[in-house]
Amino acid sequence: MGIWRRTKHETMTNNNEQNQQTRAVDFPGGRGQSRSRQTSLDPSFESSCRHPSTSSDRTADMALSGKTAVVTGAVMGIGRAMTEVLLQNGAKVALLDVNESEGKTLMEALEKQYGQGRTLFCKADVQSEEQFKAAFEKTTETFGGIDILCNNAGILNEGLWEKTVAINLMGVIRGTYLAFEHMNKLKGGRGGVIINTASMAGLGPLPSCPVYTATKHGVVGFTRAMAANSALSGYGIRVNTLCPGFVQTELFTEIPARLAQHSHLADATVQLVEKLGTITVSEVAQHILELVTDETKNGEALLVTPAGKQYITFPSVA
Ligand SMILES: NC(=O)C1=CN([C@@H]2O[C@H](COP(=O)(O)OP(=O)(O)OC[C@H]3O[C@@H](n4cnc5c(N)ncnc54)[C@H](O)[C@@H]3O)[C@@H](O)[C@H]2O)C=CC1
Ligand SMILES: CCCCC/C=C\C=C\C(=O)C/C=C\C/C=C\CCCC(=O)O
Repeated sequence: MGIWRRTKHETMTNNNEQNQQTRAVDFPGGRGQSRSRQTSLDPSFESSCRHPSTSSDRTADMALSGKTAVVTGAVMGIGRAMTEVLLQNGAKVALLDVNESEGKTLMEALEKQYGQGRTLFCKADVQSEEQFKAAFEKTTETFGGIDILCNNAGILNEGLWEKTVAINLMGVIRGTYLAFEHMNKLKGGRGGVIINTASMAGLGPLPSCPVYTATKHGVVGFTRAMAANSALSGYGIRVNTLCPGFVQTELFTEIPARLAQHSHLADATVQLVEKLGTITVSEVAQHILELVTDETKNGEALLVTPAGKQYITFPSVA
């Protein structure tokens, strides 16, 4: 069964726009509508950040030249592919992850590929306010500000359900609030855009993973509320969510253990994966570019599946 295979170290190089359809769809049953800051760091954290001393000017005319992005869960899977898309389009990228050894190795490889001074690795657990905050401050100190945040770090483990909530939902809330402090135009920031990685499970149920489903529904709701909040408040910050279907990453390993008390639904989950199909990390990651660069996109939930991409419309409750 192909879906059980490991895809660690998959290389992401495909940044070409694919021939995919975009359409607005009703969901579910609704109608269409579609500073910089200098602060001293905790020395113990400083030692967890690695960045080069020189910079490259190869990016002058690219869509994201002059922009700085932060990506959480950047070392593997979708986050790593997002990092490459951002680099390919001229941004500088701070990679935040708990995996320090692979993070440093990846940063060295990216510096060789995309030029010196384009990346920064910070060991940071999105469950830790202190580590997350220090990583933002180090990024601002290094690159002069933050324009883009990809809240992407996530786990799938129904046994560790409190940790799943802490990372998948609380980590996204924490990152978003920190980014608002840095980007808010009313507080001296230069505005920006936040992309929260939810899931197709943020739009409909994945029966074997009720807590995971809850966290992703939470990410979609939080994103839409913060987008409206920011627009009403004049903060100059857009917030969107990306909702991928099944993507071949580490989450596809050790499935029965991840399902815990729901492991009797493993076969049904496999059948669902076979029915819906899978996409690659680069097929998902390319879609952040539109959400980042299109100033009209705020509060969007973009579903990406083997069938293409769809901007979701929700029932109007007002
Ligand atoms: N793989 C899939 O089928 C889908 C995944 N997603 C979501 O995409 C996001 C990325 O998932 P994948 O790339 O598949 O996972 P992955 O397991 O391949 O990569 C996750 C990365 O996040 C890091 N990470 C884990 N916990 C962390 C923490 N507390 N703080 C900082 N970094 C942490 C890991 O070290 C790893 O580098 C997640 O939010 C996941 O829920 C959404 C839809 C489908
Ligand atoms: C432990 C399950 C392992 C297999 C899946 C691994 C990762 C999945 C990550 C997701 O975020 C799930 C992505 C897509 C499916 C979500 C919902 C399906 C809804 C189907 C429907 O509407 O009928």
